[in-house]
Amino acid sequence: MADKIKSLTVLDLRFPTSLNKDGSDAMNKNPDYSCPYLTLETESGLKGYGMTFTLGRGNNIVCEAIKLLSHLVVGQDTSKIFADFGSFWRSLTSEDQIRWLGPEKGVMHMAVAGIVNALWDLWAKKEKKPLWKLLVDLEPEQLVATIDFRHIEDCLTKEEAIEMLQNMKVGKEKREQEMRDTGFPAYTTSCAWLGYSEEKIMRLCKEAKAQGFTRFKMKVGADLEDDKRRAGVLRDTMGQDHLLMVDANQKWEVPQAIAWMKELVPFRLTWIEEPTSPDDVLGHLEIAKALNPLGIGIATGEQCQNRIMFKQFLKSGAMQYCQIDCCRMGGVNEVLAVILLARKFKVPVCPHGGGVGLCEYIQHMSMFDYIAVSGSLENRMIEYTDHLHEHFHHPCEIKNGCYMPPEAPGFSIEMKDTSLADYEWPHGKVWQRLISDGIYKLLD
Ligand SMILES: C[C@H](O)[C@@H](O)CC(=O)C(=O)O
Ligand SMILES: [Mg+2]
Repeated sequence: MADKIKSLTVLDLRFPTSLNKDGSDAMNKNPDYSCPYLTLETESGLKGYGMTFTLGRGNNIVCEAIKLLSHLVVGQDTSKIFADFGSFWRSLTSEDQIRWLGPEKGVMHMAVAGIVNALWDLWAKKEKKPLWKLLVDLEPEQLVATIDFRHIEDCLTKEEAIEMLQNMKVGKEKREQEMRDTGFPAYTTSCAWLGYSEEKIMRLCKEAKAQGFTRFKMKVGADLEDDKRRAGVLRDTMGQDHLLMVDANQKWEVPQAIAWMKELVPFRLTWIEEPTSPDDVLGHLEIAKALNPLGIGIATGEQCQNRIMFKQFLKSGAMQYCQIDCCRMGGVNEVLAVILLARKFKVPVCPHGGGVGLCEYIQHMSMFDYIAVSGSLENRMIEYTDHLHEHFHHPCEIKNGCYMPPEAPGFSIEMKDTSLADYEWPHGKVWQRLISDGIYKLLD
């Protein structure tokens, strides 16, 4: 039945996470987790919510980018969009004049993600299913029709993707039940942001262990001696048998990454994440060749711009862990393309969750990946960060160190009205107070 989109509204939401150094790393020392938050409403009154993630200032630019695209969305019939979502997605990334700003990268692509994710929220609500279940239940042909295969068909054709999904129908129900029973393994980054003291790292690590976490990630890259000391503290507190990953957030040159990581080998690290520029495929490959024999894999993807860049990393062997992000690329449709590419190249998908709402989003993608695409939990885990979940109507749920599948219809990203009123920049109650106390300045 026809149901046209009658409005698209967007809010600039920011959270003062930098005050406690939550989310800090070697490149981003004072991040304020932020999101353009958008609402789509249809003529029948159905609402879809979406967001994309930024670190504070600059959020206003992404909000404007979303408004620039809204003429392509408002007035469209949702049933037509969902019947041929791949073509609609391409229309958003191919707007005659705006495409020049990308193509398919940066601010405009983040804007596409916000819109597209709100549409998926709408679709899942229309079907009265959580998003992961909608994805799992789509027929392979329907799912593949949501993906734009332009520039990846040399590695993965539509026909191959359909066959992959068709083959994985075997055992799907069992895997779905397994997710409901025990969930999808998570790791936590929240114990060891770069700006945290050693006492805080120790305390948070003990708390996380008590909640059932056995996998941890630590920020590195500012000072080698500090990294060694912090890794020692974390290793001793978390225990020798558990998994430890580190994340440099693009800080190093290629030879520097190799030399620095060799110094950290005694801490038995599973991966080094973003050792250098996220665009440097050959650099990552060189680092992988040096570190893989030492048991360290390369993880990257949270700032990988699109499916075409992922194709380079996956095909070349430059990436051993594929870190999809639901807002960096053009939303769910493009994430689906990367999940299928990763399966083709046998690289495990370990999504990126360090940001507001990202944990709520990515859990759906990993549930889908396990149940319908990979069928394996080997070397797979979803990042968890313990911040800002209280703002969501349906926050993600962790049990014994695992994400439990969301049950509420939609994409889990709808926020509470009180949070919108408190954190809208710069008029929200919290911001008014921080600005009048002189803690924040109005720079934009
Ligand atoms: C600025 C963000 O907190 C970033 O450090 C997150 C990240 O790299 C991760 O979660 O991984
Ligand atoms: Mg990271």
